[in-house]
Amino acid sequence: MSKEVDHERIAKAVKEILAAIGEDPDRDGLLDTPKRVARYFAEVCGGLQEEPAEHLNKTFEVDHDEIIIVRDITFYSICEHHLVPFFGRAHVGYLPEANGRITGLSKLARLVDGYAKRPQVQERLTSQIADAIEDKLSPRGVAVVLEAQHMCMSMRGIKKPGSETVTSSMRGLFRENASSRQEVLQLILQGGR
Ligand SMILES: Nc1nc2c(ncn2[C@@H]2O[C@H](COP(=O)(O)OP(=O)(O)OP(=O)(O)O)[C@@H](O)[C@H]2O)c(=O)[nH]1
Ligand SMILES: [Zn+2]
Repeated sequence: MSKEVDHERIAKAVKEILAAIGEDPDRDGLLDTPKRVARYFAEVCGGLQEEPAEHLNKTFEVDHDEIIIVRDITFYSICEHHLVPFFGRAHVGYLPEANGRITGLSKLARLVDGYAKRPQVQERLTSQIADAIEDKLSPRGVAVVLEAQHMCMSMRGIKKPGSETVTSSMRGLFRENASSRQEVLQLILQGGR
């Protein structure tokens, strides 16, 4: 577990950045900005203060040994290269162990949020979600797909708004068995649309 977010330190750095870009950090509109930005970072990087996998500690038994998917979990993260947002939808599915344990649906969304709220790359975010489900629930298969837009590719740099990056992490049966993978991907990407 990381230590507390140091608001004072962030505020000092933000004041420096404002001065460095040629702004006057002491003008009225910017006076409270360093503190606001500190609160903003504490919020969007709040996932560093928790162990997201622990959301899956609470499980229960239900007689269901078919695929469970939560689709279109909205997430916001910041890319670790530019500290600029990337955001999109996460689709999380797993095939429970026969007579195994399942988790509350909201916990899958909490898991996504916990790993998204920290400096990330989309690939790591995807695999951390899959690894946590594999570790905590020991399911027969895990499938995680993320579709995201990176603002570092739209508002700056190469400037390609609208491009989407799709990443996936497959574990267990969904990795090993092509028809199982196809089934889960079909449910994730096309089902209901
Ligand atoms: N694989 C991956 N790359 C990312 C992600 N977020 C940002 N990037 C990329 O990280 C790279 C950093 O490249 P650098 O050449 O070090 O930085 P840069 O000069 O700012 O690169 P440009 O974005 O091309 O202007 C860029 O290609 C970004 O598109 C991510 O989640 N996954
Ligand atoms: Zn970036």
